Amino acid sequence: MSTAAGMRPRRQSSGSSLPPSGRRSSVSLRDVQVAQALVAQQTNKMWSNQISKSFGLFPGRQTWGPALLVVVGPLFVIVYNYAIVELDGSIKKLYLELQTNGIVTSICKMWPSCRDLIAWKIIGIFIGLQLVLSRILPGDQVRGPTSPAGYIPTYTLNGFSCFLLTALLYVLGVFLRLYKGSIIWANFGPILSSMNVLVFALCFLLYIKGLYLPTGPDHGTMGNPLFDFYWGTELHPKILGWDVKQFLTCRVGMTFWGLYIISAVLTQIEWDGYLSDGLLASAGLQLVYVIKFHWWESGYVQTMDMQHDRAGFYRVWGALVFVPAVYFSPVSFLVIHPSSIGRHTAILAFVFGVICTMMTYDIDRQRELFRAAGGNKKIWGRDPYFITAKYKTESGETKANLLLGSGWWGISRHFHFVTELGVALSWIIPVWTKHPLPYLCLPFITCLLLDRAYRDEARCLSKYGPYWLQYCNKVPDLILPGVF
Ligand SMILES: NC(=O)C1=CN([C@@H]2O[C@H](COP(=O)(O)OP(=O)(O)OC[C@H]3O[C@@H](n4cnc5c(N)ncnc54)[C@H](OP(=O)(O)O)[C@@H]3O)[C@@H](O)[C@H]2O)C=CC1
Ligand SMILES: CC(C)CCC[C@@H](C)[C@H]1CC[C@H]2C3=CC=C4C[C@@H](O)CC[C@]4(C)[C@H]3CC[C@]12C
Repeated sequence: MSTAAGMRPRRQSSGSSLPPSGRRSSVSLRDVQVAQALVAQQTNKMWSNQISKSFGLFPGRQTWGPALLVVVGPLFVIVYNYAIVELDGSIKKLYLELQTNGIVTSICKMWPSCRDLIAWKIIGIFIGLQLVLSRILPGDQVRGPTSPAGYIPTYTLNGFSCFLLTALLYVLGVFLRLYKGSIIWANFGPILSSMNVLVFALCFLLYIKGLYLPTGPDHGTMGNPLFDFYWGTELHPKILGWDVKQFLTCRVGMTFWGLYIISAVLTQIEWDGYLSDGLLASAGLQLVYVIKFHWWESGYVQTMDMQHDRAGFYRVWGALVFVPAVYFSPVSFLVIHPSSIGRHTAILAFVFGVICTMMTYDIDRQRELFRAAGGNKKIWGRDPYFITAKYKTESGETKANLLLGSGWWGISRHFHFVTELGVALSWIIPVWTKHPLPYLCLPFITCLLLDRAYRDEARCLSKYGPYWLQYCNKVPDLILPGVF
């Protein structure tokens, strides 16, 4: 492994399993501590300023952001889904509907009835199946990164087999005429409405659990009950052996996404006897995305999402209600409005989306494998530039992580966000309508990733101090190479 200066690095005297940085670091631990104190002070100020300036989804100290989202969010997803399915995705039609009947009357009319309990049956059977499969199917046991309080989470990586078996069982049920293939698509409104109720109950349970019955040491209050409910009171909650965040995001949210896509495709075939090019492209791309996600589960459990975001309303409602309403909407719209983009454009959109999806996978995988190899891995056939970044855990223990500065991670510090946006763009190209609502997932994901990039920068700066500054010096672009 060559260093940036071409010298062979020597193994660190501390017996660390990590090789010294790709560029010999003359920074002493004392320097790091002083720099980190300054950095933490600046970071907190920058972060709270940045977050408080952000569009309020992820506030710093204000409680108006959480209050707004906890109240307005559940209403928004119901109205949004109604507009996609009943109003052609038209803001003008939605405005006229709300103006003609009044907001309260309109929302009551839009609110799906759950009286027939079919939605609750679908949710109950689906979640029950995921609880069983995630427990009985074999999968590698892996450990996540050490948490700030020194806790090491463990995960069972059987997501891909759970997803595959669930999808096969769903199609088998259709084949055996137990239910119609359209059953999920046709009951999506009631499912969203029921999930709103279920998630609120679950988030309240997690709020209490994090305060009084935590699984690990990473828990506690931030002094504001609404803030705690929104952001969560526990980082790695487990209930009866299930990791809550992994189960809800991977086994419920991302697996249900795959079933929804299959149901949407079967719905159009049931209705029209054929599959439009637009739906085939968008649904196919989202299915590729879901399959990639489950295939990459070993990487997902290492991400900021799993390792730094607590299990609160933001994470749980986001994954189980907001994603289905907004991320599924291009496919929801295309079931009813066969796109007119034509086969060639559909094929181009599909190829573009698959390339972006595979690039995102390769970017995340490159970092994952590099760290797993302890830095002893060539990147794109060459010895990589990397930094062995030291940091202190909450218990005062000094540890180190590798920051890769080569390959995809030498292009910009979050290049995978560029390809992620390319994926979202490919989902909406087949929509091809003049009405804006079915395109919402792209601007939302853009804002979400921008916020995450800033939040992640603040966190890494606070965690790694001068080592992160060294990385920023080597890789100056945050997301878009040569732009910012
Ligand atoms: N479609 C969507 O809505 C969203 C999709 N995503 C996707 O999820 C995936 C994960 O993204 P996300 O969770 O935001 O971020 P990641 O967790 O993938 O990356 C951030 C973390 O990675 C580590 N890291 C940062 N730079 C380096 C480096 N140069 N070398 C090694 N490790 C580094 C740091 O963690 P550490 O403390 O370990 O050093 C940092 O906190 C991406 O593919 C993203 O596109 C994410 C959010 C939303
Ligand atoms: C509207 C607000 C309450 C904010 C809701 C935010 C959520 C929709 C998103 C927060 C974290 C997001 C995700 C993280 C990482 C992912 C890996 C990627 O490969 C697939 C998507 C995802 C699970 C993504 C989904 C949206 C969030 C849950």
